[in-house]
Amino acid sequence: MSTTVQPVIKCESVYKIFGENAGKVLKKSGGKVDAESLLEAGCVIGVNNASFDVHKGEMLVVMGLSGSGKSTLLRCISRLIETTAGDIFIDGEDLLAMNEKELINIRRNKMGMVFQSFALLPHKTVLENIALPLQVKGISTKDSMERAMTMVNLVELTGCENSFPRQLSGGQQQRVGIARSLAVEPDIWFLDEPFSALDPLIRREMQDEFLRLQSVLHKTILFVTHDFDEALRLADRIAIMKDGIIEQIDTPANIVLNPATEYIAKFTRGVPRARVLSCKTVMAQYDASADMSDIRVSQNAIIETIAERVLSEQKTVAVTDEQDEIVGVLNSKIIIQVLFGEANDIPVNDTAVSQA
Ligand SMILES: Nc1ncnc2c1ncn2[C@@H]1O[C@H](COP(=O)(O)OP(=O)(O)OP(=O)(O)O)[C@@H](O)[C@H]1O
Repeated sequence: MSTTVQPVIKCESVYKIFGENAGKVLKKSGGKVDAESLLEAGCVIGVNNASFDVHKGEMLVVMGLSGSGKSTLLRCISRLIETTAGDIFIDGEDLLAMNEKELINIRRNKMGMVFQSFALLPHKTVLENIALPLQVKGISTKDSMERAMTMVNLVELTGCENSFPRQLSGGQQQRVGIARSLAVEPDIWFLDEPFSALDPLIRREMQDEFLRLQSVLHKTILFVTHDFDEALRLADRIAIMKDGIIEQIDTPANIVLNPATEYIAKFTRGVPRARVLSCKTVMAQYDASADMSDIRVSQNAIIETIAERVLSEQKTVAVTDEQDEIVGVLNSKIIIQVLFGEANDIPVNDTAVSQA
């Protein structure tokens, strides 16, 4: 279905090579660049032949170790840097053909950005920081302050609106950063390691908060992280990068069940399948005559979060869709297979995995 819908972001053979002769070197290579020959030419590869789409309301997490090219890819797509070759389309419009005025316009109205460093102005209050991008757009002080207050409530910082950044914890400061980037109601949200500066507990809290926001806002998101666990928790799909190349792009479940390369398998080894498989991917067919439990679980719930409830039930548990219709069932046997069985024992519904 998604193949016929125009993607919000489309990248086609995007290259970013740093260095004076980047264009020439790429042309000579016919698109098949390798790090060694680049180095000889005094160049460094940032992004190497990236092609992918991001659809409306989807969260694509770009994951990779330091220097793998994540930030460079994000900067190409927000056109903070110029690509060496390739095409990028935003809602079907050719991003690389846009002039300065069109770029400012698209950045102000369509794109929101959040960085690791929070980048708040220290002498302005929370409310003033959040209102700033609205005032840059020419919205009156009164209206922008009102809208900023709505954002303060949205990110659950009510009561902190008149505080200065230094009076807030790291997690609270990043909430301000998030609120500020959301104030202009961007369609596309770029987040570059937004939680990396936070300690692990706060980081997890912020991930939950972020998932809550996304379940309400349905933004199209490009989220950069070097943390595989964070990618698994947040992503609809993950793009794993190495040396500028996207090694695999797929749902968390498919990446864990079918790592495309040995490099990716190193990340996925040891990841419990119950953490990535949803009810939809392992449920069995519903039989109306079966003796059913009163418990119902959502088809999108991750097995880890519902395992105990199903295991404590004698009867079969119904799996429901968004309309609360029964679409399948789970029982202790299936849950035990997911938790303790061999990979091949799990009756994974393939279509559900690839569309998860
Ligand atoms: N302005 C630049 N000039 C030259 N090389 C650069 C520049 N920016 C990035 N690079 C190189 O491009 C490669 C990819 O860098 P990038 O910052 O995109 O990686 P990353 O995956 O985001 O890493 P990190 O997690 O450390 O931020 C690295 O080898 C880096 O040294």
